[in-house]
Amino acid sequence: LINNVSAAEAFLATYNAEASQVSNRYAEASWTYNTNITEYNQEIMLKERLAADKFSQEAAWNASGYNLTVMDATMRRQFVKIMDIGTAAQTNETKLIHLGQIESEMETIYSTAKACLAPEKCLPLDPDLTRIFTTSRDYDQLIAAWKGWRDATGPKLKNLYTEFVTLSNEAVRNLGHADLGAYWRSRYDTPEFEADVQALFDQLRPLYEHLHAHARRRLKTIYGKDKFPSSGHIPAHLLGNMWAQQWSSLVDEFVPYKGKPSLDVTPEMVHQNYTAEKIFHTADNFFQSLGMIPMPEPFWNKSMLKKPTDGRDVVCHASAWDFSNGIDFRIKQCTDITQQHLETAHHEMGHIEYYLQYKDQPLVFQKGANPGFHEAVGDVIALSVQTPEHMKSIGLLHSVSNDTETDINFLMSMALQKIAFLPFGFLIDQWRWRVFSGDTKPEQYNEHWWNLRCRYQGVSAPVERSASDFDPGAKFHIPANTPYIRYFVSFVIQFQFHKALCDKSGYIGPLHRCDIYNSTEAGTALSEMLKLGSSKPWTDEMQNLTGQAKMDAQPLMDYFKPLLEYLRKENGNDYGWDPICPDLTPTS
Ligand SMILES: C[C@H](NC(=O)O)C(=O)O
Ligand SMILES: [Zn+2]
Repeated sequence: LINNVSAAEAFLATYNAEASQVSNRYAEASWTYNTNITEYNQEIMLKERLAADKFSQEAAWNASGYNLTVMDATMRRQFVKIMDIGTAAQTNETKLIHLGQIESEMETIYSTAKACLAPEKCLPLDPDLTRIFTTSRDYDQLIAAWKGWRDATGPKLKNLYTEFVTLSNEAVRNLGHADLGAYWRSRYDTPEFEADVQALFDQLRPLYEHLHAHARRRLKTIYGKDKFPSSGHIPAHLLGNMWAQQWSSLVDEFVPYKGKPSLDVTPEMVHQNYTAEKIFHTADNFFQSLGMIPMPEPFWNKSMLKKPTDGRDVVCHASAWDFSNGIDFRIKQCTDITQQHLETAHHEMGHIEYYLQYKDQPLVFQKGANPGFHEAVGDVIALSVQTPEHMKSIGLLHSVSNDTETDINFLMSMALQKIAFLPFGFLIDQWRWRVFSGDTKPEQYNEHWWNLRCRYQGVSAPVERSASDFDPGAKFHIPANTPYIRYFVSFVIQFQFHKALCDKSGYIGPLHRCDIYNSTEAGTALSEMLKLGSSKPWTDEMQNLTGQAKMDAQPLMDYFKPLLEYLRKENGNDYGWDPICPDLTPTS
C-alpha cells in the first residue's frame, strides 16, 4: 500500500481533473439522448456510459492501492467514495454493456409510451394524460386513461426489469453489498436508516388517515357511494393524479370551506399569459432575493424548458443536470402552465442551486449530503412561494384574508401536496428493496405492489389486475431506476429546514404562513449547508442548520396541526380502511 500522503494528494488532483471530463462527456451524451430519443443517440450515450464505467473501475482500482489509515478524514472520505462505484463494479464487460442497454431500453419504453383511449386516439403522459387527470371528473374516461397507460408500459417492461435486477445485484455484490437495495440505503450512511423511515411513517399515519377519510367522503359526493369498495379504499384513478401520489388538482373539491376564493392559481397564470420562461424567472428571482446564486447564462441558453414541438421524442419527466464544469447546468422539463409546474420548477431549480453552491468541492463531494437533501432544497423555497401572502405579492392571488376558514383551506391545499404523498413516497422503495433482496419474486411483482398500495396508501385498483401486468412500471422512477425513498425523506426534512430558515429570518408566527422571501440571513444559512455538498456526514449538516442531528417529523406535524384538529372533528370514527385489497370481482 502507498503510505505517502503527498502521492495520495497528487492522485486526487489527477482524479478530479479527469473524472470531471468523463462526467461532462457522459452528461452531454445523456442530455442529447434525453432530449432527442433516437437509436443513434442511444448508441452514443451507451458508449459514453461504458467509458465512464471503465474509468470508475480503473480509478477505484488505483485508489485501493493507497493506505487510508495515514490520511486525514476528508482525504479518506474522498478515497472511500472513489471506490464506491455501484453497478460499474461489474467486471464482465458483456454484462456491463447489457445492463446499460436494458436501463436505456426501459427508459425509452416509458418515455415514448402512449395510452390508446380509442384505436386512433393514443395519448402521451405529458401533457395529455396528465391534463385528463387534473381536469376530468368522468369516471369512465379516467379508467380508460389509467388502464391505457398501464397497458402501454408494464407488460413491455416486466421481463427487462427482472433481468435488470439480476445484473444489478450481481454487480454491487462485487463491492460487498448484499443487493442493490442495500447499496442504495448505504448512501444514507446510518445503519438504522430503514427503521428510522418506518418510524417516521408510523408517526405520520394519523395525518394521512384523516386526510384520506376527508378525500373519500368528498369523492363519494362526486362519483356516488356505489363506486367505492366497502373495504374503505379509494379507487386509484379518482385522486387527480396518474399514481394518486398528490391530490392538489382536487383542491377546489376538497377545501373544507367552499365559499372562499379558490387557492388554485392555474387559471390566473393562464390569464396572465405565463410562459415556461416566466415560471423559471419567478423561481430564479426567489433564490436571488435570498442572496443565493442566480442561474448562469448557459442555464437559459441550453435548458429545455418546454416539450419540443418538432415531433421528436424526449424524456419528459422533469430533471436537473450538472455538467461538472462549473458553468453548465440545465433543467429539462415539459413545462405546462399550471400551479403544479410552478412548484416543480422550484423543485428542479433547487437542484441547480445545490450544484452551483458545491461546484468547487472535489468531484466526489459534488453530491447532496444525502439524496433527500437534494430533493428538499427546491421544495423548501416552494413552501414560502405557495403561501397566500407570497402568491398575492407576485400577483397570482388577489384577495388574501386571514380568517380561520381561509387558513384551514390553505392548509388543506398544502396537505393535498405534502401529506397525500407520504405513503406513496414510502412504499415505492419498500416494494423495490424486497424485489432486490429476492423476497419478492417476478411472479409476485404486481401482487406485492398492490398489497403495499392497499395497505399504506388506502387506494385500490379500479379494474382487475393480472400477473402479466407490471404496474410499478407505470411510474417513471421504476423503469428509470431512480431511487424513491429520497422523496419521503425530503418531505419530512424540508419542514425541518423550513422551520430553521424561518427562525433565522426572524419570522414570528405559524410555520405554514412563513415566507422567507428577501431574507439574506436565511439565504446565507442555507448556502453554507449547500456549499458542503457531501463532504460532511448529513447528520452534521442537519445539526448545523436545525440544531438536531436526525430526521424529525415534528416540524411537519406542527405545520399541519390546525388541519389535523379540524379533520379529527369532522371524521369522528369514520376513517381508515382494510389493510388488504378489496375483492375486485364485480358483485354479480
Ligand atoms: C416526487 C417525485 N419528484 C420528482 O421525480 O422530481 C415525482 O415526481 O414522483
Ligand atoms: Zn428532484
